[in-house]
Amino acid sequence: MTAQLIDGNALSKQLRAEVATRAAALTARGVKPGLAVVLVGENPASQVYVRNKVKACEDAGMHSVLEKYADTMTEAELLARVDALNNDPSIHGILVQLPLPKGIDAHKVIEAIAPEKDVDGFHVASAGALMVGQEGFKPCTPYGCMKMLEFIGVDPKGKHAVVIGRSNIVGKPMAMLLLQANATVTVCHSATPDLAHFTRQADIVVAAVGKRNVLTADMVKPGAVVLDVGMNRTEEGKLCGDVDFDGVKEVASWITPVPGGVGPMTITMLLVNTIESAERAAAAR
Ligand SMILES: Nc1nc(=O)c2c([nH]1)NC[C@@H]1CN(c3ccc(C(=O)N[C@@H](CCC(=O)O)C(=O)O)cc3)C=[N+]21
Repeated sequence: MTAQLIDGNALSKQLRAEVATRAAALTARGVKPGLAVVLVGENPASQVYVRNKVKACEDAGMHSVLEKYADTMTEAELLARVDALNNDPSIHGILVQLPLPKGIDAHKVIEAIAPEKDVDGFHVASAGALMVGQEGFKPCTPYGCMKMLEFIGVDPKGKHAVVIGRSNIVGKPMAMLLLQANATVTVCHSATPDLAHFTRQADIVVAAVGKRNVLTADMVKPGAVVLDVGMNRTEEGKLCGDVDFDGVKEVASWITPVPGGVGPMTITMLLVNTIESAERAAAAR
């Protein structure tokens, strides 16, 4: 058996077209949706991601500003920029690219973002809202994973979902979203003694570790759905995920490729959150 691919680019195209329609409608009402992306330091990977985000915004007819700062920027200076963006009515979403340079406390910076502009869904208020089932921005990567499940017609209700990884930006919110969707959720991590014992029972596996070949074919139940959040590089510099794609695709029913899977969906959900924020701002006028 060979798994079907969950095409993140194709689903993104569809969802971004809907965002563009909403953006045009808002713009016609005099509110152009705006995203600010703040990048501190010269991390080369971040440079690429940030450019992709700004381009995606423009393609959807949204306003975007990219603020780039040298890694000599102080925490106080960054906090002042966040404050200015909080008070800028043309900006509906603020994204401070992570990781931040040493010496800047990322928690402090994220907590300074106004929760109503926290389109990354990283603020403790957003995390708390997700935890208790209140309205708030969902972190883009897990949100994108949920959209992919919906797209392929897989309802997590009654399924066993195994999340590998417990980060604040992917693993934990992913587990919460799956739980909210009535899955039985297991969260595995670096201190899980026998990972395969859990993954073999999973109907849905989400791999979000940041290490190659965390999930191999022998660890997957035939017919499982496999979502690969990993972003790693091979020795040859090729982008690859956490999943041994060639092996696992022979066992799974559905699998996301890397690239072209979860990555584009992360950017898509950023646009969705930003348009949502702009619509709320417009309604409150
Ligand atoms: N505040 C903040 N928010 C983020 O959302 C955030 C961040 N910081 N820091 C870095 C990570 C990484 N990230 C990616 C998003 C899209 C792709 C993406 O589109 N990947 C393409 C390929 C890209 C390529 O070819 O290099 C794909 O998988 O097909 C990758 C990585 C967002 N991040």
